[in-house]
Amino acid sequence: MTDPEKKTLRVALLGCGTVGREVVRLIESQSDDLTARVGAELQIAGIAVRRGGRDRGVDPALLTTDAHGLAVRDDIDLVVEVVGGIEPARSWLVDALKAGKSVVSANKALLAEDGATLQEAAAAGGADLYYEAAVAGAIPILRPLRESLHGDRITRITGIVNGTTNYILSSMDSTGAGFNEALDEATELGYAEADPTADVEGFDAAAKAAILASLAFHTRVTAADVHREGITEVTAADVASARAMGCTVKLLCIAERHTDADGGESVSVRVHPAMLPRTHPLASVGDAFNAVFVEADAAGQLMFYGRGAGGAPTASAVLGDLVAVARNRLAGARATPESPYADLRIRPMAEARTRYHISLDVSDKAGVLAEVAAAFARQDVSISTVRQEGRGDDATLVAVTHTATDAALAATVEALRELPIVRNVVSVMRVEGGESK
Ligand SMILES: NC(=O)C1=CN([C@@H]2O[C@H](COP(=O)(O)OP(=O)(O)OC[C@H]3O[C@@H](n4cnc5c(N)ncnc54)[C@H](OP(=O)(O)O)[C@@H]3O)[C@@H](O)[C@H]2O)C=CC1
Ligand SMILES: N[C@@H](CC=O)C(=O)O
Repeated sequence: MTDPEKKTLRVALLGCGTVGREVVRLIESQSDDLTARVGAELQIAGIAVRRGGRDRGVDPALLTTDAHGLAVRDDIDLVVEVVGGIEPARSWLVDALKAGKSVVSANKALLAEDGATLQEAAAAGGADLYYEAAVAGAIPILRPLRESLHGDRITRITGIVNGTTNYILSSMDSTGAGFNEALDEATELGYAEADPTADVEGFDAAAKAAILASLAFHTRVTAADVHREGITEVTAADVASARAMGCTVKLLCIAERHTDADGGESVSVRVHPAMLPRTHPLASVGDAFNAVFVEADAAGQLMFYGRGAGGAPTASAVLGDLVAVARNRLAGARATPESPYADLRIRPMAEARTRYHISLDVSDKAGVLAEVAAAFARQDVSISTVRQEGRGDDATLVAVTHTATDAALAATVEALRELPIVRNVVSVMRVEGGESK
C-alpha cells in the first residue's frame, strides 16, 4: 500500500539470481537518485528465492521462499519478477496484478506464451505490467515500439536477440572456439538461461520475436506462432563456408508484415541461423551484444544496439520500468496497454521468401552440374551462384539460390537428397540480406 506520508513504495523482488542480485545492487546504490526521480523511496520489502538459508549478500531478514505470499502481501506496491519460467511465475503475477500491484517482469518465456492472461489480470486490477528487460537486455526497444514509433507503420524487424548464441557464433567465427567451450563461457558470464537449451535451440529468441512482433504489428503473436530453429546444427564448416562468401553466421529473428493476394495483411515471424553479408549492419554485432534493426514506412531504417544479456544490463532495463511504474502509481495513472486490434493472420514458414546456401558432396562426373541444376529448376528455384570445391571423390558443390518460397527451397533439398550423384547433403543454411524479396 502506498504510504502517502512517508512517500515510500514497497517492492517485492521475486528471484535473486543473476538479474535479481543486480536489481538489489542498483536500488541500494542509487537509492537517493531513485527517490528523487520517482518522488518516493523505493524500498525492498522482501526477496523470494527457491532455496533458503544461503548467503546472498542481502539482508537475510528480507528473504523468503514463499514468492506468492510475498507478491500479494498487503504492504507491497510493486512486484519485480526475475525468476523465469511459466509456472508458478504466471500464478504469482496474475494474483499480484489482480490485487492491484504494478508488475515489472523480465520473463520473456511467460510473456510470449501467455502475455494475454497477464494483460487481462492487469486490466482487472487496474495495474501496470512492464517488461522492457524481457527483450534484448539493456536495449530500450519495447518502449520505442510502444511509444516513439506508434505513429508509424513498421514493416520489418530483423534482430539478434539472444546473447548466448551470439557469443557462441562470434567465438566460433573469430577465434575458432568449439561450440561447447563457448557455451560454457556464456553460462559462466551469466548470459545463458537456467536451462541453456532455451538459448541454443532458439526458444529464447522465439519468445522475444513473438513479443517484438506483437508490439510492432499490433497483433497477437505467441511463441507457438514463431518458426524456430536453433544453432546446434551449425558446424565449424558452415562458419568457414560463410566466411568464404564474405558472410558471417548469426541467429536471426525476423518479423515481417506482408500484403496478401486478397489485399489483406499477414505477418511471419521466424528464428533461425542465417548467413549474413559482412556488410550488413547486424554482421558486426559480436560477443553477447544484441541489435534490433527496425524498418518503418516513415522513419526508414533504425538500429538499436547494446548489451542483450547479463545481470547488470538486464537490471538496468528492470530499473527503468520500476521507475516508470512507480511514477504512474504516485500519479494514480496506468499506462494504456497495447491492443492486438490488427488481428493479422500468421503466415506459415512455407510461405516465407528466403534464400538457401546448400553444400553437397557429389560424384565429380560430367553432367553432375546439369543434374543438380535440374533439381532446382523443377521446383522453380533459381540459382544465384554455384562453385565446386575439391575434385574426384572429394568434390563439393556449393550453391546459393535466389529468393524463393521456403517450401520450394525445402522441396529442392529433399529432391537433391534423392539424386544418386549426391552422396551427402553436407549443410543447408538460409542466407539473409543482399537481395530483395
Ligand atoms: N540472465 C540474463 O542475462 C537475462 C535474464 N532474463 C530473464 O530474467 C529472469 C531471471 O534470469 P536470471 O537471473 O538469469 O535467472 P537465475 O536462474 O540466475 O535466477 C533465478 C532466481 O529465481 C529464484 N527462483 C527460482 N524458482 C523459484 C521459486 N519457485 N520460488 C522463488 N524463487 C525462485 C532462484 O532462487 P535460487 O537462487 O534459490 O535458486 C533465483 O534466485 C528470467 O526470466 C530470464 O529469462 C532476461 C534478460 C537477460
Ligand atoms: N539467455 C538470454 C538472456 C537474455 O535475455 C540471452 O542469452 O540472450
